[in-house]
Amino acid sequence: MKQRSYLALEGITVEFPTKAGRFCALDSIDLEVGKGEFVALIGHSGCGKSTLLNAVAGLVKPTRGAIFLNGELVDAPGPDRAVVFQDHSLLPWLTVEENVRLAVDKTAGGKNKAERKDWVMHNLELVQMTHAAAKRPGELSGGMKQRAGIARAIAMNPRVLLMDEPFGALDALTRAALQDVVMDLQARLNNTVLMITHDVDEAVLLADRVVMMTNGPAARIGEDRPVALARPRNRIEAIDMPEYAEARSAVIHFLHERYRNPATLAA
Ligand SMILES: Nc1ncnc2c1ncn2[C@@H]1O[C@H](COP(=O)(O)OP(=O)(O)OP(=O)(O)O)[C@@H](O)[C@H]1O
Repeated sequence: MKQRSYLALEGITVEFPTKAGRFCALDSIDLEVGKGEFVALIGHSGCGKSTLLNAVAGLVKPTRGAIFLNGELVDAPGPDRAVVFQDHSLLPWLTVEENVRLAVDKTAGGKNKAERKDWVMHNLELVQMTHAAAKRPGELSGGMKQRAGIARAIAMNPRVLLMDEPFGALDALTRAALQDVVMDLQARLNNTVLMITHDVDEAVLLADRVVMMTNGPAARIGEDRPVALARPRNRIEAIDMPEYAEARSAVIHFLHERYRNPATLAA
């Protein structure tokens, strides 16, 4: 029997029906992610990153191919795959604690009431949000909402954490602070992560591998590059490492030379 990676995407093709006929977004994507590996997915706007992530989340059904997680076929959404979206998607009428608690109640079979509360607070502590546990989303800054969204996702103890441009709407300094939170979480929890980003530095700083997608339609994986930086990582130390510079340079050449942004090609 074939030995599969923890998360295995095999020949994923996604076609969407449109008025003009079938639109092929992804063409035969193979991707393997090991347990505890952090993979960043990068590519120009519209290439199909969200479609790929949504297929892993079970929200988009591949036209061809299959996805396996821990040896099991993925064909519907499930709590073993928690998603952090760019838009935090917290319920506005619940406090931060209640938002996280809701996810915990869905997944924490066997834990009693006190244990669930402890687990919620523990996860809020991991993202430094215990002080805001009683606030509602409307009372939080963008960065705090994303912290709460991350706490909610990791509190589900998912097999894989899926992040779709989680910091895309944040200013540069808040974004850096959230990247530090994610690096800290990765050092402590060693989650299996698939994260979409448009930011080359973010991809190199956070990921063990940067997977670069070609421009669509019929996007494929153009290059899959390991980032050989030891963990735990520190942004100041990392930027002076040759491994950082090499990975960054490879991604920039890919995005701005080999597969230039289709929106600027006509210019
Ligand atoms: N439901 C759909 N029906 C038809 N076409 C779709 C559908 N969803 C996505 N597409 C198309 O598939 C392609 C990939 O879209 P997708 O949102 O995955 O790209 P992306 O790389 O995540 O983009 P961005 O970086 O701008 O978020 C695009 O051309 C998009 O227009």
